[in-house]
Amino acid sequence: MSSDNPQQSSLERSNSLHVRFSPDNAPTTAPQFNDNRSSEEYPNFYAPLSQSFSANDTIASLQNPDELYNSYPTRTSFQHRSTLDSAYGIPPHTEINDQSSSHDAEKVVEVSPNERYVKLNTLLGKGAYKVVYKAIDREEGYEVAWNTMQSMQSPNNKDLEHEIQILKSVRHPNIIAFHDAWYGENEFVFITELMTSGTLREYIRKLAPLPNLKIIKRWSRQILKGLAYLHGHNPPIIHRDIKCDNIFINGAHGEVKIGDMGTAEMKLGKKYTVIGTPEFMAPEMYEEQGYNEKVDIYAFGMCLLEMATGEYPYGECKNAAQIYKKVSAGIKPACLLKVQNPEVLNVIENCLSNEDERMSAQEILEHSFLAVEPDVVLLAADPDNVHLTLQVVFKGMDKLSVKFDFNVETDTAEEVVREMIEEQVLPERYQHHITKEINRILRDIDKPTESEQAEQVRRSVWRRESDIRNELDRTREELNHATDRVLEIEQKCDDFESRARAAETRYRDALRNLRELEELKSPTSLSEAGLSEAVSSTPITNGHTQEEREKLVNHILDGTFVFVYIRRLTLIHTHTVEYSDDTDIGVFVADCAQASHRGADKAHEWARKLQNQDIMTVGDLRDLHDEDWAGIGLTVFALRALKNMLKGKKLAANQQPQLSPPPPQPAQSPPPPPASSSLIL
Ligand SMILES: Nc1ncnc2c1ncn2[C@@H]1O[C@H](COP(=O)(O)OP(=O)(O)OP(=O)(O)O)[C@@H](O)[C@H]1O
Repeated sequence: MSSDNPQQSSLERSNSLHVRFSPDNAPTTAPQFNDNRSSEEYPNFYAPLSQSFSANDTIASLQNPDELYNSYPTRTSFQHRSTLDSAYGIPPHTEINDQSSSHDAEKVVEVSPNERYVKLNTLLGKGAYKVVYKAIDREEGYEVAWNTMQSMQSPNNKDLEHEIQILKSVRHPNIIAFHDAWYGENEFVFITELMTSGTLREYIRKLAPLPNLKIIKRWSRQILKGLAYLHGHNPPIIHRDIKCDNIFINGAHGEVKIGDMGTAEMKLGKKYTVIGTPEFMAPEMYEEQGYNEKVDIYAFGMCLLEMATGEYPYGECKNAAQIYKKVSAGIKPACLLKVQNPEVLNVIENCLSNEDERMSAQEILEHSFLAVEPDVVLLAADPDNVHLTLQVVFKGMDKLSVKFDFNVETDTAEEVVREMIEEQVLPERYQHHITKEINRILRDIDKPTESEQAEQVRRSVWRRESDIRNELDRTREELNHATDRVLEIEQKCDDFESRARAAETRYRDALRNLRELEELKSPTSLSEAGLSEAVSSTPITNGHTQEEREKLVNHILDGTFVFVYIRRLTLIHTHTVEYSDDTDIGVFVADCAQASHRGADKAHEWARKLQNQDIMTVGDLRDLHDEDWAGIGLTVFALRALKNMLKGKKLAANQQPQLSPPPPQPAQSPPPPPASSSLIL
């Protein structure tokens, strides 16, 4: 029956024709069950796996597609469902998964022949062939799915038994586990793992408008991992009915598992069995040339198309015959044009290409759309971090995990990776990534520990501190040097200043002496005896020999120079006046300022600074230690002036002042004094 309702979305279209044909090598012997039942008890065991049509029947029927279409049950056909209900004895009001509406939902309605499994009155779903109930594994204590399939013929062959053994041995996280099987009362029963969140097809609808790319990738990886596992068997296991209805979800963990393994068959050479769902069947499945596991890849391509577009493939076709015609003519589903992502499109197109061009499940997993770059992990290292054991872990590719030794002193990441690629241990496309990861690990190993880092910080702080101290010392030295230079230059300034003052004084004295000499030459001036007396009464003549005195007097009589000389001594005397300790500091400073040609304001300033330091008298000043002077706050000049003044007293007290000879006099002046006159008097 076709879907005539144009409003019905393609996702809701579940009336796909489900065609199953019996294999040509139909089983002839009864199976051996692990529950010790005799195989004779289970006649017609294999029959329900097919509708007993030969491949030739199918092709012939497809010549008259409408007839064929109407002759097969559809999933949503109410009529079909009613038929199945009565065939399986399902109570008319039993609601699928609606446990709350039925008080009897958890009631045990049947027990397995080996009494391990009990079927509950909870219907999980119905397909074209199977009715599935919730059940409990009493041995393990967990819930399982109780699948029943109507069959009028008894299974009686060893091949089937073999197939069941293989189905039981299929153990993969992405394939629904097959636990047990038996035949009873015209039905074939098998127990499988229970999936709680429905099929992938239902889930796509829940994530409307479309599942995002991340989810599509996650689902695809899981489906392909399951297929890679099945196809990796020898001989490969072909599922033959991959479609979103047969892929189940565990919503809590996002697990995806391939179900409906009852139709799987070992690939023993090429098969000539047509079995599957038209929309998902590869062209070679319609042919009589046989097919291999690549039909599952074709079907996966259709699943990916459904995930990416939300549309059922060949939704534009009204029946299986139309689909068959399009597939045979190589016409792709219309919704393929709606695929936006180029990588998704690339994968789908490859899956729908000719059998020999299709990638394997493993190759699609490694396609850039799905590939997850491998991790490189450090498994072990010796205490010196020289000999390392590293491992490349390929996520999503269970088989590949490469462990290798690495010597930090002799190996480089580049060399080691290149070597492994040459030896085909690693795929070349990850060369750059793996090299980078190894180098990252090597850098991490070199990284100092926390205590080493703390030590490094401590050392760098110490180094910085030491640099600053050295800089400080250097600067202090420069400052001292500069200060010394200033003092030296000040000293020179003082010298020049005093020489200038002396010259000035000599100049004034010379003028005055000239005037006095003129007075002496007049009759009313001082008599020789009087002059002699004046000279001898001068303090500076004290202690001189008679000869020196006479010379001096002669010189005095001789003119200006002698007088200059006397005045000079008097001046020194004035400057070397002794200040008693109790002399007021103000008086001392005023003299000092005057002597150094500084004004009264300077004198006030110096005095204030001294008084601020509690230096009130000359005695206080004398008591100062050398280092205290610097703390007074006076300029170097002022300090020198004060010190000189104090030292001048000492000079006057302890030694005779040294006098330089007077400068040469002008031509009209008297002749220069005798050598003795330049001596210390
Ligand atoms: N393991 C399971 N856990 C939970 N529910 C299940 C399980 N297997 C099947 N079902 C439910 O039963 C319904 C019918 O199962 P299934 O599709 O496998 O039957 P079928 O007759 O093989 O159908 P078809 O061959 O058309 O896919 C599913 O749609 C699903 O709702």
